[in-house]
Amino acid sequence: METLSHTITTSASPKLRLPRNDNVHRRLLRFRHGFSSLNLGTLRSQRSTSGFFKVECSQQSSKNCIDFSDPDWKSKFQQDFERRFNIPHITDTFPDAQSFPSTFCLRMRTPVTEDFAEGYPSDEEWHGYINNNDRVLLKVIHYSSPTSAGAECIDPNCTWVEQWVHRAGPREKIYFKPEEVKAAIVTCGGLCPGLNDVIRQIVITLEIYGVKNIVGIPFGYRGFSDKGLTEMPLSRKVVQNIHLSGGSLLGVSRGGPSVSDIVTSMEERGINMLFVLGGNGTHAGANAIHNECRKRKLKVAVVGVPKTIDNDILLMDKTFGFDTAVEEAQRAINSAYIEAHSAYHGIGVVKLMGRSSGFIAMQSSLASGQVDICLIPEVPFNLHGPHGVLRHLKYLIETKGSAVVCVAEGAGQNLVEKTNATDASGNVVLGDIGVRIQQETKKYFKEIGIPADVKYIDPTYMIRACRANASDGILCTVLGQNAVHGAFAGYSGITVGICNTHYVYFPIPEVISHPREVDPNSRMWHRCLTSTGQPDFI
Ligand SMILES: Nc1ncnc2c1ncn2[C@@H]1O[C@H](COP(=O)(O)OP(=O)(O)O)[C@@H](O)[C@H]1O
Ligand SMILES: O=P(O)(O)OC[C@H]1O[C@](O)(COP(=O)(O)O)[C@@H](O)[C@@H]1O
Ligand SMILES: [Mg+2]
Repeated sequence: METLSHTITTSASPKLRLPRNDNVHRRLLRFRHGFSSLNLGTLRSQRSTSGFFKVECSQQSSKNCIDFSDPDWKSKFQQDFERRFNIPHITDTFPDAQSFPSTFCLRMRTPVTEDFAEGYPSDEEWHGYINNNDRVLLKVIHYSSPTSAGAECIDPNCTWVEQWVHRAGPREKIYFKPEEVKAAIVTCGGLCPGLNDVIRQIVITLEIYGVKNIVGIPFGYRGFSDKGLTEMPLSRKVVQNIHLSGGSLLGVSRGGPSVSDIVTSMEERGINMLFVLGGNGTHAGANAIHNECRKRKLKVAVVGVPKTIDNDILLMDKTFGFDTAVEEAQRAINSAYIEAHSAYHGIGVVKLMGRSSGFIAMQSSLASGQVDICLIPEVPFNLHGPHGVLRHLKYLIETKGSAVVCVAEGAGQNLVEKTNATDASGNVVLGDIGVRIQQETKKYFKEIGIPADVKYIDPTYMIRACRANASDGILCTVLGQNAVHGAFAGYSGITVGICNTHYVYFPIPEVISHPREVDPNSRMWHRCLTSTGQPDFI
């Protein structure tokens, strides 16, 4: 019996821990089967040799089981989907919470006096609010067969099932009085182009609502506990030009205090709106903070903005900073190409970031058109042997005279020595696959008696530290503004994202149950293979 293992957990426990190394098994299975079923719900489909599907429930949430022989399975699935993608609201904990007409307005009149103290008067007629019942379609392709490339199917027949998620944007009613808000912004994890753009937009939008008490928490979650780190007052004036440089105005860090200590610190500081910029680890923390606030009956809105150049957050078109990373990587790849092309039997090796997801390596290879071999964590490969990477390099040197390899940092971890170390956040410290490829390539060509000039480029931190490009600048702007709209609308435990070019709110657990990965059966990976012309290396 073959298992198509695509189980995800939607539990929102305060101790939500990411299954950091669980992906390898799933990845290998998916690669072998060449079939991608939908990463939704907690259903685990098993295909018997007779071709019939039966359904098992995962241990975490048996209520999510779906029996496809039930004629009503589709509507039950949709109900369950609606429940899972419901976005938590302040009124869940405070049913009597009062709402107020929004102080955010799109049409404003320039005041006739110099006195802006009360803000700009609004045009009462039209504000351009979002209706709370507006929805965005999560999946837009109707696959008619599970064997269709990249198919994401719920049932064996790949039945079309509409899946709607909540549209982001300003609402008519708000659940916080701006004068009673103390808003805090924190940036966690590694750097990512666009962090300053998002900080800037959050501050600007908060001010438009009328919030005056806005602070930055320095150096990630640590800023909540480390003595000597004081919060930074923020205003439009302070953030006006911060998007012109990379990094984070507030600083970042990994590790830090417990969730309970963070919430205690928030209570002491009187923070009732928290904007959390970070990746899957940060979001697990944000969701735990949200749950702890509910437990303590605190009227607090916790809203995430997904940050990761790895692009490894589920369900969204892309995360901010990813486009910039791909663009910046072009310079490294081009340098590797020129070095390789100008040398006698030149081989350029470029390592790009991507802990468990090869999106940067794949997209950068596609964009450059100069890469002969792209290696990503999702697709296993051998270095040695008749189908190994080195044999193909020999072929490239013999036929083209030079070659460029682009490798994601998380690729081929079975080929490097395990460090068994973790960083302060619990992320596994990876072995250096780039150095390994460089060394093995040099050794191989020496052994076979063919001269080869191998150059290794590691531009990873240069890529991460640069400022956002125009496209990411726009994405950051929309996400930052929508984060504030979500908080004022009374939502908490949510994150913002772009979904089929529209902007949405997701409940946090749905986007971080595991890191998003490149599907080796997707059209995009196939396009990359077509472009590089590389064979299978297994
Ligand atoms: N499962 C978790 N629960 C609570 N906090 C977490 C969790 N995982 C990571 N964190 C915290 O989130 C912050 C950033 O996590 P990290 O994994 O380094 O970066 P990223 O958010 O970019 O994935 C760290 O301060 C870390 O302590
Ligand atoms: O050197 P650091 O800060 O640990 O960062 C390395 C990691 O940061 C990343 O760029 C992004 O990771 P996060 O999303 O966890 O911040 C990874 O690609 C990379 O493995
Ligand atoms: Mg992470």
